[in-house]
Amino acid sequence: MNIYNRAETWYYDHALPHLEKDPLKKIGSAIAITWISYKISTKIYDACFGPLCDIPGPFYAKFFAIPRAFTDNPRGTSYRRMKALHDQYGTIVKINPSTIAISDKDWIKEILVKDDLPKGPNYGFLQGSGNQTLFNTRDKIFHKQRRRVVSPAFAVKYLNSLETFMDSCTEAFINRIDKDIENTRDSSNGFGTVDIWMLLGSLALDIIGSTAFGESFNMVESNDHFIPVAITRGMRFAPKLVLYPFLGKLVKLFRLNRDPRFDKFMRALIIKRLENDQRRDDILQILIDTQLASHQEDRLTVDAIIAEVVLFLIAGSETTSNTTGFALIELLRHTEKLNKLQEEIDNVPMENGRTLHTHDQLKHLPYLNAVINETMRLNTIASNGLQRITDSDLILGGKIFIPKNTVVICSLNHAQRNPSYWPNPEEFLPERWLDDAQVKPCLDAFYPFSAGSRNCIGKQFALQEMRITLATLISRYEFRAIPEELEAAKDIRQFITLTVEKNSFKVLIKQRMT
Ligand code: HEM
Repeated sequence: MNIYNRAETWYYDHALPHLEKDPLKKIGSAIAITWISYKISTKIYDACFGPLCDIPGPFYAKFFAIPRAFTDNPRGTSYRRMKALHDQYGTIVKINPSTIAISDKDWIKEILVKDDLPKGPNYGFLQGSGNQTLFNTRDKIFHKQRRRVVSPAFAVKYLNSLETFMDSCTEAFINRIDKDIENTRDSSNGFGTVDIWMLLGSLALDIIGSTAFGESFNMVESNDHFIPVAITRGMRFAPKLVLYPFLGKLVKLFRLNRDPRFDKFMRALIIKRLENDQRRDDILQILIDTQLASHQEDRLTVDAIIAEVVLFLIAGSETTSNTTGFALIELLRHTEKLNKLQEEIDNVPMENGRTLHTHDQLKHLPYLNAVINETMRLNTIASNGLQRITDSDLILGGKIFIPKNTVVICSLNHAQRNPSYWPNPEEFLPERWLDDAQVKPCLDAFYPFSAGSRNCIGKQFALQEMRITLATLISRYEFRAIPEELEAAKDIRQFITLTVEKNSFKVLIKQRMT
């Protein structure tokens, strides 16, 4: 007798006699019990014989999903659980009946690059306000078209013209650090105390302001421009949209995340540029210039321009500043590597009349790039993994059947710490990236900017900014770690991006004697 027949017999023997004799109620109850029995039996069937039944994972994952609100406790720590699951079950793990996580380098490449699967349902939740953007769209055709239109703003050649904006923001950043040193200087040793995490965040916002919003927000100086303040408030809300998708509908209903001042500001800016024909070689200009495109579908509306620049602010600020912050933290934990980097940068003479190195001088410095790569390997900004969904049945690695509509999470954090790919994976070893390294870095297991059609459009922008910022800090200042701050920085959380839990990291700092 199968499970359905048993449930039915039990129902007629035990439950039915106690119910009222109303025939309609009887029919309703019978339908309900049939439906429940069907659901339970298909769950059991799928768990035991379904296409994903052989994929290892915790027992409960065969039957149901534990809501993220429970697994992400304390908040921002679910990436640790994901890593622990991989450590226990291997490079493929069943997370719930229709979700798997993979960390095998070849499988990740297959999903992101070869099969180029569409983004998973979490990205849909991020469209809370109804705006599809380059980042959150799940529609391949929309994405291809939008990416083609926006790409010129991030072309390597165009980035040269953005360097002057980055430089002037970096100068303001240095002035602020000098002021903070002055105000907090300990007369016995000359060191001042600076919250470098917070200032790096402000610098990154100013750089995006200057390149994508037409002017710096001056966050480094005043820290109170309404645009980044409103958007960072929205960002704090965004992870909740993934945890509690119904909130997305509320946001849509009440348009909670749109500050009216914001639309006014952006529209005025765009109209001023259009009417006065005032050009400025920045990202915003490239988006505005799409108005001149011959094909209607290549012209971005004002709403679309606003949505994309807001996206750049979200995707391009904390990602970059936190990575630079993590690099500094790693270097302060390994001061011999800090000294080595300082020596490399000191050997690059400043060009006449300049106070900052040019990006051309920095972009090929082996140790600087090695420090950045190693930082991103250990502190990958998408530590929770990248979510995709199968749009047809596929055979992963030529041997594992994955049915259509399976959510696949590419676990970058595990791939980038897997001892089969990286000797001494938990150690910060920039040396592994140098030409003379005995074991070459496993580039196929390194995805800090993702890969495939949905890779990071801002990769070169971010690298340029990080090289300039890190080289400037290391060549100008002497650093000393504050032990309690280093200890606190071990608590790393994944919200929209990876961050230290306190969102602050203070260092002792003074100008170098050169
Ligand atoms: C260290 C800094 C950065 C890191 C590690 C990083 C990482 C990533 C990753 C992993 C993705 C793929 C996300 C996914 O598939 O869910 C992505 C996408 C994206 N990033 Fe970045 N990012 C950085 C900086 C930037 C900057 C500076 C910008 C813009 C100014 C930017 C704009 C974007 C955009 C627009 C996308 C979506 C691209 C698409 O789907 O076509 N990112 N980034």
